[in-house]
Amino acid sequence: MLLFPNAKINIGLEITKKRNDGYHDIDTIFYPVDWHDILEIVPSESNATKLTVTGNRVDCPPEKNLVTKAWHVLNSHVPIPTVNIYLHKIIPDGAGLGGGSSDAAFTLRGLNEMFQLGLDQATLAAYAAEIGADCPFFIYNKPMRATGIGNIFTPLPITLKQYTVLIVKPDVSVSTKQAYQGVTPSAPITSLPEAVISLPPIQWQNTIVNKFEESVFPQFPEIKKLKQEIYNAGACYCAMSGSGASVYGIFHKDNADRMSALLTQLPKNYISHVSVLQW
Ligand SMILES: C[C@](O)(CO)[C@H](O)COP(=O)(O)OP(=O)(O)OC[C@H]1O[C@@H](n2ccc(N)nc2=O)[C@H](O)[C@@H]1O
Ligand SMILES: Nc1ncnc2c1ncn2[C@@H]1O[C@H](COP(=O)(O)OP(=O)(O)OP(=O)(O)O)[C@@H](O)[C@H]1O
Repeated sequence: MLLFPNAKINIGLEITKKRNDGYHDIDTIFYPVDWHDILEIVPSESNATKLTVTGNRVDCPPEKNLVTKAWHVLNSHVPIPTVNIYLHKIIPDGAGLGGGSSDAAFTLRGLNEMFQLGLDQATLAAYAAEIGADCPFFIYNKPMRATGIGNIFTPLPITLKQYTVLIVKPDVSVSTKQAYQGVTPSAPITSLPEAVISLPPIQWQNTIVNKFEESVFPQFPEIKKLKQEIYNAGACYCAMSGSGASVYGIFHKDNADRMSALLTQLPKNYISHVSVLQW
């Protein structure tokens, strides 16, 4: 079975409360983008007891890979056969794009289908929440407002199909945990879903904010500089995604040539991707 776990960007990210469990309540919009990893799941030939995970590049050992965790979480609820997993990483990690979380969520979806478990999305999302805060979104994988730790969803009737999204990851990685530790939670000034639904991206700049920027930018000025460069290249709206380090810019399709000019000026060790949106 071949699957293509996609990335996400966060449109707005409010951090509203520090919870007793050490996590934070957030208010954000998850938006799927077409930057994909490649994930293959193959049933083990024999009744092998060992799950195998191989692939091109993950900076952690197979047993710590989130796809391994996904198999174990599912198996703890519904005993399933072992499989061989091949993961080809394309989505940069430490980027705020949910790459590892998406791989894990797609592993749950693939195993559910492969072994005809008949688990519904709500059940898979509950299992995904045991893997990480960003995982449940990828079970639904459509534009969603998320609150709680990022696992309480409300579908959002917005489309950005008439835009192109440029995503750039500078050559730095941001620790999600440290980024949260650097933020003072606060109540949002405006309603994020209302602003996103009622205003076009060109009017989002001072209204729709990623609160991580105020704690991450001072530590990583290259991310702040990149955001300004993407605005200078004509983006309607630009922000860091998640806890960083990637920055995305939403461009009218008629501004694509200015975006291309920017791409030629970026440092060679920056990773960029132009995403045509499905929603
Ligand atoms: C920043 C976002 O990417 C926005 O979508 C997510 O909130 C983070 O999701 P994630 O990377 O899957 O996070 P996890 O791997 O579950 O958690 C990593 C660490 O981030 C912190 N964390 C994460 C999510 C959350 N709502 N509050 C937190 O305080 C916790 O210290 C946690 O130990
Ligand atoms: N399948 C995977 N893909 C990428 N990283 C993985 C994977 N499994 C485990 N990891 C580990 O998790 C770390 C975080 O990965 P990644 O940043 O992709 O997670 P994420 O929470 O899904 O995304 P982000 O926090 O960037 O939004 C990586 O640095 C790596 O050590």
